[in-house]
Amino acid sequence: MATTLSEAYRDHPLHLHQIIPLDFSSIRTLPDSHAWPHTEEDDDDNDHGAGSCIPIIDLMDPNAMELIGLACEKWGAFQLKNHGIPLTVIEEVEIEAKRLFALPADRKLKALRSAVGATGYGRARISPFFPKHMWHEGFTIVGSPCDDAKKIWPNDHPRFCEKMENYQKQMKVLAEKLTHMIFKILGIKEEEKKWVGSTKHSEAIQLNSYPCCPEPNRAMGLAPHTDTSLLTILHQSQTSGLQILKEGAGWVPVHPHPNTLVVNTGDILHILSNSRFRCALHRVMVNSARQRYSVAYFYSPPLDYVVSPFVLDDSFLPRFRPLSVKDYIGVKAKNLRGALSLISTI
Ligand SMILES: C=C1C[C@]23C[C@@]1(O)CC[C@H]2[C@@]12CCC[C@@](C)(C(=O)O1)[C@H]2[C@@H]3C(=O)O
Ligand SMILES: O=C(O)CCC(=O)C(=O)O
Ligand SMILES: [Fe+2]
Repeated sequence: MATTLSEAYRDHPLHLHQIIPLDFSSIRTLPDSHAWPHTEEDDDDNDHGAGSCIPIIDLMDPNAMELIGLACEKWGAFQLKNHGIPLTVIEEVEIEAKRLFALPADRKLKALRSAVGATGYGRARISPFFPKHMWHEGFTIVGSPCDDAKKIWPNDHPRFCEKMENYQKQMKVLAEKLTHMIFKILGIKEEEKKWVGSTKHSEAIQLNSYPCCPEPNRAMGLAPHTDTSLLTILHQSQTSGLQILKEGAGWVPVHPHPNTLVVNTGDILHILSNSRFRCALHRVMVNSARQRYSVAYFYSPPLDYVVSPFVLDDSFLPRFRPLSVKDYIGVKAKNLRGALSLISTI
């Protein structure tokens, strides 16, 4: 039985050409391999003001829990201020991400994710499901970042490791706080949430870079996806690009606000809540003027945890069949967009 995310992904190898990113520093025109077909919904101006934006919630607000519940039901996402993570911790991680992605391609490729690996430098794991390549490079951390960082900076990796490990520690605390609130909203019993706050959870950090693009309207930063996690906490640099699909409203931008983190619910919370909470389909658009960065922290139950909708009363009808986190990762590795339907009972 796999006990770590790395082991879970080992069973689902990718081909190396699905992992190696383009050397964006040398490209002046958009290659056909990176030109995405244009859709009509891309033309819509979905920036209609506050009413169509994901809510900004103050964690110190006495009504924060209720507001989080409403946001998860309506959007599957919200922006969080007064989250308790020191600004310096976030700034330092952004500096390290910029330092990493600014390196020449041959240095970054020293830490290329292997075909059976979960960690390291490379294209997004979802890449094989799309006919075109994304204008994106990523660095995935599962467990300690040091082995991969050492390959890139043989003598100068401790700074990167320290900043990432500190970020991971702080994010875990925030994720636990949010999970407790969310489980309270869902009326979840004590024995079902014992893993929260223990060391048994699964977690990963994804550093994302979206280089300036010569033809941003024909490119895609990160293709539409939902996160597999229970919840994801995202720091985005002060450059727009993230969009969330909202029924009836199309792709809605999530503009960055200073000192604010984006929180989105993932597939696992969607299942546990029996579809009460949305899992937001999201994507990232690129631009020609500014390189964009983001840092995503994914928080999930342990890999052997059986994910099944929380039973609330005798008349409760579960919409999903129970399966372990590891098995759900397996289902999604084979069928990205259809995974939730494949485990649906209705
Ligand atoms: C824990 C994880 C979620 C993730 C797969 C991973 O092991 C680490 C990378 C994560 C990421 C980041 C970019 C988008 C995404 C869909 C992908 O391709 O890799 C997510 C994965 C996910 O949520 O399934
Ligand atoms: O870059 C972003 O804003 C989003 C990144 C993302 O969706 C992810 O890492 O899963
Ligand atoms: Fe995501």
